[in-house]
Amino acid sequence: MVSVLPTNSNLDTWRDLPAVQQPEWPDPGELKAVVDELSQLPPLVFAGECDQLKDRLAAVARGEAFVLQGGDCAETFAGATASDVRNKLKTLLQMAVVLTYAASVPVVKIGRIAGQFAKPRSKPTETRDGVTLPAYRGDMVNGFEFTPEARTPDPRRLLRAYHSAAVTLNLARAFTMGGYADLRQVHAWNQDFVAESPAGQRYERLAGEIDRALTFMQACGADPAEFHTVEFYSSHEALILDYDRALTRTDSRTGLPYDVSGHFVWIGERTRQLDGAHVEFLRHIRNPIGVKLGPTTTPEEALALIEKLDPEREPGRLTFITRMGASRVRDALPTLVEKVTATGAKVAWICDPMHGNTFEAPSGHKTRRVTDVLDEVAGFFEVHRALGTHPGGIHIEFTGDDVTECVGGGAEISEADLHERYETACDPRLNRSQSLDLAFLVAEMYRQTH
Ligand SMILES: O=C[C@H](O)[C@H](O)COP(=O)(O)O
Ligand SMILES: C=C(OP(=O)(O)O)C(=O)O
Repeated sequence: MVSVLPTNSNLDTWRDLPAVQQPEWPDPGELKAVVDELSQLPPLVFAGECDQLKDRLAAVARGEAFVLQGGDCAETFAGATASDVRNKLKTLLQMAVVLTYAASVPVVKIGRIAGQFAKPRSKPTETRDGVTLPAYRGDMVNGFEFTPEARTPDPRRLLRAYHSAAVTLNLARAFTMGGYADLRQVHAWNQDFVAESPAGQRYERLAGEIDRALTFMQACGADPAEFHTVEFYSSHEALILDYDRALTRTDSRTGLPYDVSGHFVWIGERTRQLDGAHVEFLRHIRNPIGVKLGPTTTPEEALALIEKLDPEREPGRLTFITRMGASRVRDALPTLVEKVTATGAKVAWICDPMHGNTFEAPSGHKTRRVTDVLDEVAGFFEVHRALGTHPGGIHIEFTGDDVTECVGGGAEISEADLHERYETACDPRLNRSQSLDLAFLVAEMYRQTH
């Protein structure tokens, strides 16, 4: 069990440091009331589950497992429905099955889910037709609609984010533990539009092989529990510090603090300043944590991040999520990996092939080319193969729906098609068949390196 932490612990030292990307809440009194209420609410995850994930990530850092982390760019309150959550899980399960079967590697499944409600932005404001309003920062902060009312940060949204996360995680736990994720369902996950896509058809053949293998094993008397449920973890960017701090509790087993709003939390590329509030806050919680590293990261910064965030070199504690861009990964990543490895630090390396590859289409839609996404992953594998280090996983933005947000892939979505089903609240996501394409490719790359 976890209990509420005292307010004077070192969990509040971040308050004296610069915290970038925080909303300008109009009424500090209302923020305080919300934070007080959040501080009394039950945890969404248990500290023991976070420790279990840390063990799994330690296996990744040792080269024995692979992470599949993904979900929405920005979750919305409206998206906390059974069908949305089920479609995202289906995508994750299908990808995980492809990776586990085709690459023969244990896959650690982490959703960008049940907390991914806040976004860092390049600019604090947005201007349309001469009207300037605060930028949309995610449903946890303000509304997407371009009106002064919607765009004004509203702290009550922190509470809605907590409740939406609770509903979403409850559903995800039910789906993954209650029979839906049973390997016997491997065909059932491949229904609707995806079944017709080339990736869906390839998946169907693989599912047939899995089915035959399961029947054989059952006939031999083997039917392990692992075939019936799935270990699934939640994650989000720990961006709005008032939210993550309010949901930090003392673990009664150990007396140590955990951010119980998600199993894994990460620091973004825009908030990883060594002397900034985000690094300071995450340094004091005991969850497994990640840091995004973009192409301008120096080896000295990476080493200083390790020193601050993982001084004990605890296995599974720290994951570096690199997001270099397809054109930079082959020149920017090697020195980082080399220098970090030389210190003996055992971090897990994960590739985010989305955030370094965004561009604006002539129609004004933010988009990404599937070919760039695949190329960045290929570069990531090449670098690790050359250095003899472990390509530990991928971190992607996807949806279970048939959206048209990224160009290319099996269905060959063109820039002119983007408007058809462009539904993201922030950055463009892979749709389900594009995600499956990626899983097959990653499985092939993994096989070649192992
Ligand atoms: O998802 C990541 C960031 O929030 C996003 O890339 C920032 O986008 P912007 O440049 O439109 O603000
Ligand atoms: C903002 C994100 O990424 P990055 O910090 O790498 O830009 C994100 O993953 O949502």
